[in-house]
Amino acid sequence: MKILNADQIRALDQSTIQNEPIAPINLMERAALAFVDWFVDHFSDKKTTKIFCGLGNNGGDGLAIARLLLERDYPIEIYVVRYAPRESDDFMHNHRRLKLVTDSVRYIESSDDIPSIRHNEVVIDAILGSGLSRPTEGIVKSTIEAINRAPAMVVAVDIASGLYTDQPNTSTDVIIEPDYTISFQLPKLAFILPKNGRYVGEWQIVNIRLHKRYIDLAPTPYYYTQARDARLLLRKRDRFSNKGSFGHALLLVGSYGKIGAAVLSARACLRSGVGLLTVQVPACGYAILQTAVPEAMCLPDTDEHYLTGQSAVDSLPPATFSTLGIGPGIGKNPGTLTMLRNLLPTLEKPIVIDADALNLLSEHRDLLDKLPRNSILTPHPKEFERLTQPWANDYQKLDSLRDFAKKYKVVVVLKGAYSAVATPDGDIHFNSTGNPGLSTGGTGDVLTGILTALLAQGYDPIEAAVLGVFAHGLAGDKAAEKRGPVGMTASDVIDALSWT
Ligand SMILES: NC(=O)C1=CN([C@@H]2O[C@H](COP(=O)(O)OP(=O)(O)OC[C@H]3O[C@@H](n4cnc5c(N)ncnc54)[C@H](OP(=O)(O)O)[C@@H]3O)[C@@H](O)[C@H]2O)[C@@H](O)CC1
Ligand SMILES: Nc1ncnc2c1ncn2[C@@H]1O[C@H](COP(=O)(O)OP(=O)(O)O)[C@@H](O)[C@H]1O
Ligand SMILES: [K+]
Repeated sequence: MKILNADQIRALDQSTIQNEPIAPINLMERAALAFVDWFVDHFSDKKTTKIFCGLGNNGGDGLAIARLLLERDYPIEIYVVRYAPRESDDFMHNHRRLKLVTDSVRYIESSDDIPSIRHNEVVIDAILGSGLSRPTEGIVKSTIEAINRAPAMVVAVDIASGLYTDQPNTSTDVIIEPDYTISFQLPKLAFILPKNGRYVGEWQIVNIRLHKRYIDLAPTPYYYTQARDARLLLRKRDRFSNKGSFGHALLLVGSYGKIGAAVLSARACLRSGVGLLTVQVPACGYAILQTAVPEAMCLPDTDEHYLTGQSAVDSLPPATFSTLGIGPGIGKNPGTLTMLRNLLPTLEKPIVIDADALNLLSEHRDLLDKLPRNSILTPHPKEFERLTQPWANDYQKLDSLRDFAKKYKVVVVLKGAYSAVATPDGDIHFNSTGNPGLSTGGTGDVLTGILTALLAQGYDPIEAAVLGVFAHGLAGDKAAEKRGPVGMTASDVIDALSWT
């Protein structure tokens, strides 16, 4: 699914009006109906609902929502925040329609007009939408502050008032802090950026049948991966396949005290369809790995505690494997750095690089130029900051992510809620699955195993990253269903992996 910017959303609106064709007021009615359908489902107990409307089309939506909820016998109070002398045409149209069914529209022109809001009430925020062009001030700001102070549930129409759709807010901006945001047709970039969490709440998209062809043709670097996108990437297995058909992966993982990372990545790799798996661990990990992961072959390193790349038994040269995954639990021992230095120039196929392998790259930046093209790097934000530089806001972070992927011709998975997969072409795919239960040690090692398995099976690196991150988050969601986000562990995520 695409993510479009505010200008494109406006153009999409116009394109729908012209091409369907549909009158603007009817499109607004459709949006209001879609909102109301969601609202009556979630707030069926018909609590007193205060609707705050601005003077643009978001306010117009609010007035239409008010009328539709009155028709459904909701106890509604309507407030129009009069911050400017002019209203939009569709606001005025809906204002006239509303006046036919109720006299009780109230106007907020000064702080004295702002009503008190009680805890057992619901607030609908329709003050400002995607047309926000400057920080809120004056009576708009005071109304938002009053709503944020109130103990009631708050539902934002399309986007919280005061939050920009596709550009950074400043720390002093006053913005609605909703419990829910119900948005039209497509997600907005603002919804998936960490700093905006409190200005979005739980969000959901409702379909209002905007012009599909415009969406299909609209250029954008931003995508949102949903189940149907991931399903298209998943390959079927040939009836006559054998284990040689699905690649032979090598994982270079673990150090003394962190052999668990090796076990987790190996188990996840096997649960993600790899044909054969060899795991190279420091000698201290040999018995552990052979016991915990009997399906994998194990190469003990000559070093007892760290990986040096010297195997204690006969082994294939790394370049002969379908792919490699390197990093989980390896530490930053000088011998491990030498291994990485010797290894990278010998490789031609994309590999997966995680954890301390990434930290070694940031400390020895010459190695970045030696990365096999289209390799997948999986930093969490701190690791990515070490590879680049601190960012002033989430939008700068995305620019930095895109620049890095382009410059080094790699795929970068910036992990976190809505993990972002940046491609060497400059696109960014945000993931829709996953939950805070994944914020626990070892889940990153699981992801490395998954991605290594997908590369070994011959998936294109961008597809492997998008699909692997989706499957990892989905397994996290299934683990959370069973154990709750608090009780789940990285091992539960592996157990919940499924590829159907
Ligand atoms: N797109 C779609 O597909 C559909 C969209 N729909 C709905 O339309 C909404 C977008 O409507 P919209 O363009 O009228 O924007 P909205 O935010 O209501 O008002 C803009 C006005 O506010 C003003 N203004 C700006 N910032 C301000 C501030 N800080 N403080 C005070 N004023 C400020 C701004 O002034 P200006 O920038 O022109 O000076 C302008 O006059 C969208 O969110 C959705 O709800 C659906 O109905 C149908 C399908
Ligand atoms: N709040 C969250 N929502 C969704 N996914 C999350 C959340 N927190 C963490 N994750 C996921 O969990 C994994 C954590 O990886 P990482 O930070 O490398 O952990 P570790 O090194 O302990 O294994 C990443 O895939 C990340 O996207
Ligand atoms: K709003």
